[in-house]
Amino acid sequence: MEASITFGDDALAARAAEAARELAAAGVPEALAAGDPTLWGPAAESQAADRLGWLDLPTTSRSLLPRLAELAERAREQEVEHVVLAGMGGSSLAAEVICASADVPLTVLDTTDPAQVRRVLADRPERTLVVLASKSGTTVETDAHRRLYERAFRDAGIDPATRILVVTDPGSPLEQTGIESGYTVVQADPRVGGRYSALSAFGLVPSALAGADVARLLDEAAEVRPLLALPEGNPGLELGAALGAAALAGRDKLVLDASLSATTGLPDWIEQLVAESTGKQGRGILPVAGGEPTGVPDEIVAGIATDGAVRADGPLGAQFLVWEYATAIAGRMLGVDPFDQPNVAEAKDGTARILAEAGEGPLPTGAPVLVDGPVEAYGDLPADVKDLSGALTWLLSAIPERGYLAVTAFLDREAAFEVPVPPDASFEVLTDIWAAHDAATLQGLLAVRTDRPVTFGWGPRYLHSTGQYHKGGPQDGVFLQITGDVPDDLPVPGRPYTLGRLQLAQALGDLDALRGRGRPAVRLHLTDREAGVRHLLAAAREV
Ligand SMILES: O=P(O)(O)OC[C@H]1O[C@H](O)[C@H](O)[C@@H](O)[C@@H]1O
Repeated sequence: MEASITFGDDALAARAAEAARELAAAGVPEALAAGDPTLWGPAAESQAADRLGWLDLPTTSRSLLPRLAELAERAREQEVEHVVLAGMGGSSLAAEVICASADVPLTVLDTTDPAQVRRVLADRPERTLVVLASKSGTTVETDAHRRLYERAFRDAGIDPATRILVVTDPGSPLEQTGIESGYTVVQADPRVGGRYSALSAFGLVPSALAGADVARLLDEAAEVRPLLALPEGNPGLELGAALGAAALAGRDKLVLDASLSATTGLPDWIEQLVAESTGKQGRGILPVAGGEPTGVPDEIVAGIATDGAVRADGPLGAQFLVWEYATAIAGRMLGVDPFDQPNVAEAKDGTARILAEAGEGPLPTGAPVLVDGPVEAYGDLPADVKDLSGALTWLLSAIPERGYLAVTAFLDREAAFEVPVPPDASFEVLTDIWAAHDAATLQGLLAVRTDRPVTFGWGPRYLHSTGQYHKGGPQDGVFLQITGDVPDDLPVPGRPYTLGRLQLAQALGDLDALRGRGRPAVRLHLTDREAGVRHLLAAAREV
């Protein structure tokens, strides 16, 4: 299957063709394919000089293959049947897509939810291999997961050194810890940024261990690579020109539709790539994953092997490279540096400050402005809002003309699947039960009540993805955050906080950053999580 870009929207096709011609006339495709760091202006140049290694990964990552075969063989000898990948954002999203698309099991640990983490820790420790993946080696969630797994292995009588593998940049603090602890360390290419690292050790190591055919991915990417230098017949240029030209013409909401594609989960990976790369300096493209198009004038639909205003075909390895190249092109057109994430730190700093200031005391949640059954609301709701349904209606009405509603949930994303089900339930019945207990159902329920885009993200995962756009992109978002009581918390070994406390501090830290920017933001806290989700979904259904 060849990588190709086609258009289902004549106006967009014409704009994209014109933009692609201009870029080609300026020599951009050849320059980008050759790794020219000057393409994003002088301010971005020094950073870009160190961030273009992804263009060569289809070739350079080949040298990893013998090592991966060795590691996979060792895992087989150890009878590993449960591969856990602890990593945030760019350090786990690609492997998640690769493994889901290859239909091989991989457990991604990118949450601070105590119940969800506890469930993973208890799952077959004697058959588990953990990949700790962090480019910086300083990410707080991954540090907590490392500490928790070290203890869990020791408690199960297993030497952590036999079961923990580290993927990180050379010289990172995690590399140091890994060496001191006797863990296997795979060094990643330091010239590749997190969200461009799909075809680097970050995407390939966990995927190969889980059983995916990663050599094929590299072949698929290598096949499209020569096209990326061409002025015509260059899918990366065509897609990038389409994304950039659409955004410059005001069509800057990008609905990602992969519903008919053989790849599973690619929209979540594209979401991080596009949101973090473009959402800054008050500009950017808002990716909408998991949502339906609403037909508003500022939206375009990108279909992955599915019709849309723009459609991207091609195997997964090629899709990774084409979307990365396209995002770099769109970044140039929008006048932003596609390789930094200047506002992600705002939430992280807020979290650290909240934890430090609270000491051992309660976190500064404030008092609820209303309580409706198992749901408390915190934030600046107008005085005439009396119940949950009213709060949701007010949030929807607060979305500006070109704005969006972002729902973020700091909850256990697997909780719905833990609900008891009748033993003879059909798949339809099961999906109904799951949907009725899943906070993510809120996205669709609220989307039918507005023509503006509604996004959904699990916290803290989204902080490493769309969180950049929320704070750095156009300031027209409205935020609904959901948190929940933690009945059974999990202390983080060697740290003064529990996982539940870290989770709540992460939610509050991001809320502070959003409020500091004057965005409408309401936090709904579920005092009983299961009943709270059902109550919330019921309120969302009330029109
Ligand atoms: O790989 P790490 O250094 O742990 O970083 C993981 C993620 O965290 C940060 O928040 C960045 O915004 C992301 O781009 C990155 O992918």
